[in-house]
Amino acid sequence: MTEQNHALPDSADPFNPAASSLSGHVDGSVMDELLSIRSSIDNIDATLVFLLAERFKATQKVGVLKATYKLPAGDPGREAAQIARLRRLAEDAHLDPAFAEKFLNFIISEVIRHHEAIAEDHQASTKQA
Ligand SMILES: O=C(O)C(=O)C[C@]1(C(=O)O)C=C[C@@H](O)C=C1
Repeated sequence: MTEQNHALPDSADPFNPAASSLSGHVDGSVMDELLSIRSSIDNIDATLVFLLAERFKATQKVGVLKATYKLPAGDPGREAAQIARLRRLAEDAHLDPAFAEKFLNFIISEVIRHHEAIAEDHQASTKQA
């Protein structure tokens, strides 16, 4: 079996870090500086994707546990604690705490959607058995 390295770009969809609508419209040295900063942005974006993938792997396990023991998908008490903590961390990191809260809520709402789908599948399969 051939192992795919997901950290490498898919050859059918190569990423061009120099892709820009500004090419030819700005001074070469400005473009060089922009591309240099963008290379950090690209590394950060890749890291975010890997981190989110790991987080969703963990929440998938929570979803199975909750479905197995018929626990509710959402846990508002846990969410309130997470949001308060992330807001504090954001302030310390000079990130807008309102943005941090919105971002976490966005992720959690997706997690809850996954939990509900897992619970439905689980119910359907236990009814069949
Ligand atoms: O920890 C849980 O119980 C989860 O289901 C995970 C999670 C999260 O994504 O962090 C998602 C939904 C809950 O409302 C709280 C937290």
